[in-house]
Formats: sequence, C-alpha cells, structure tokens
Amino acid sequence: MSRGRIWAVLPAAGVGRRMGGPVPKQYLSLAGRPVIARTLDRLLAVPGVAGAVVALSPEDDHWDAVGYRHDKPVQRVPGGAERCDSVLSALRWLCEQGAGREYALVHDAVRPCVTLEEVQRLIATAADDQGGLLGFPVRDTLKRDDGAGHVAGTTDRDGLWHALTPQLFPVAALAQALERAVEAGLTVTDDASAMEAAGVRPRLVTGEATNIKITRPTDLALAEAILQAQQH
Ligand SMILES: Nc1ccn([C@@H]2O[C@H](COP(=O)(O)OP(=O)(O)OP(=O)(O)O)[C@@H](O)[C@H]2O)c(=O)n1
Ligand SMILES: C[C@](O)(CO)[C@H](O)COP(=O)(O)O
Repeated sequence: MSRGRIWAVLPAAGVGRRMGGPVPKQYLSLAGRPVIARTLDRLLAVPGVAGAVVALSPEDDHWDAVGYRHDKPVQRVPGGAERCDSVLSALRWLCEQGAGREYALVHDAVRPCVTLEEVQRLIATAADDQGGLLGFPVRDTLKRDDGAGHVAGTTDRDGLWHALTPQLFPVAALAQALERAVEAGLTVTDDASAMEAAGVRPRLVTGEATNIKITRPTDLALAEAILQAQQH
C-alpha cells in the first residue's frame, strides 16, 4: 500500500541518436500526437499519480509547441548529459518541494504504450522502501558471440528478465542512490541498478512486452500498431 504521493518522473532530454533525424524521438508524431504527450496521458491517467516532472534538454525548443495541458500539475526541469542526470534533476526538484519521502514513478518519455493495468500492478506491489520495476522474463534462447561472428556459447536464460519502466522508488532514496552511483563511476542504465548498488533488492513486477521503448525508426510503426491493438 502506498504511504505517500506518487510523482511521474519523465526523463525526456535525450537526442535520439539511434533514431536519427533532426527532431528528438519524444517529439515525433505517433498516431497524430507527440510521443511525450501520449506517454504523459497514460501516466497521469493513473489515479494514484499526483502530477509529473519532465526533464528536458536545456536547449529544448519543442516542448512549448506541444502545449501540453492536464488537470494535474506538470513541471519542467532541466535534464542532464545522461539519463541518470536527467532523473536526478527531477528528483532534486521534488526534494526541494518537500516530496523526498514520497514516490517517484520513473518512466521513459519514449514508452507511450505503457498500460494502466501494468502501472497499477507496480504501484500495488512495490510502493515501499524496496521499490520495484516492471519487466518480463527473457523468452528467446540467448547466444554469446566470440567477437568474430561465431557462437561462443549458449547462455542459460533461466531467471533473466528484460527491464522496463516505470520503476518505482522513494524520491530521496533514489536520488541518493543515483548520486552515489554517479560518484562511483558506475554505469546506471536504469534506476533500479542504482538502488541495487545501494544494497536494495527491488521487486520484479510482470509488465507487458508491448511496453516498448521507441529507440530505432521501425519502433514508431510498431508503437502505432500496439496503440491500435490496445483500442480493441
Ligand atoms: N541525457 C539524457 C538521455 C536520455 N534521456 C531520456 O531517457 C529515455 C531513454 O533513453 P534512450 O532511449 O537511450 O533515449 P536517447 O538517449 O534519446 O536515445 P539514444 O541513446 O539513441 O541517443 C528517453 O526518454 C530519453 O529522452 C534523458 O532524459 N536524458
Ligand atoms: C531504462 C531502460 O528503459 C530500461 O530498459 C533502458 O535502460 C534505457 O536505456 P537503453 O540504453 O536504451 O537500454
């Protein structure tokens, strides 16, 4: 059971190198609406979510044109050089507002197909000090390469999960864990890995494989098909 308010935290300061093109992928049109607007719609529709903090590049000149409006508050903060810096910026802002003991539901701005059901499952299971993340078990056979285009071995997939977002943690605890991970020079590609480095064992909560991250050009058409399928 949640002991405090929950704030959606959206890192949205990336440049989308793998997507390419002049417009960062969070601002590309997905079925007639910017990706980031669709993602915000989904998270702010969750009854327990009080509002959102979006971390944008200091050079961002697209957000204002989106003109995003919602009954719940949406705060813009400056993002940083890496995803973890952008998340930290949003968490620091929340701490300044006195929300350090509340919860951050950190979600990539470029995962617009996340469902209400999976977010509610995460909140119902993981709103405590341990926190948790959505994920799903690896389904395919895994190969390790030898660096020269041949198979060096087959890796046991038993117990391996794909990490998704959202990831849910207490605001101040996650901020401290990320700060320490950055200071220690650790590579933290998600929020849970900073908490793991701090000795926490976040819960793995089953999410949907359709909660894709728009990363490469073909993902846009895939996301559009997923959104269409979700309407039926
Ligand atoms: N300095 C950064 C880098 C990434 N992100 C955000 O983190 C999320 C997931 O990152 P990713 O898919 O890697 O986005 P990009 O960094 O934009 O993509 P790429 O790695 O291809 O450049 C995205 O919402 C992205 O905007 C961020 O807020 N700040
Ligand atoms: C946070 C994340 O979405 C979890 O899958 C992911 O780590 C983002 O970064 P990536 O470099 O695209 O894996």
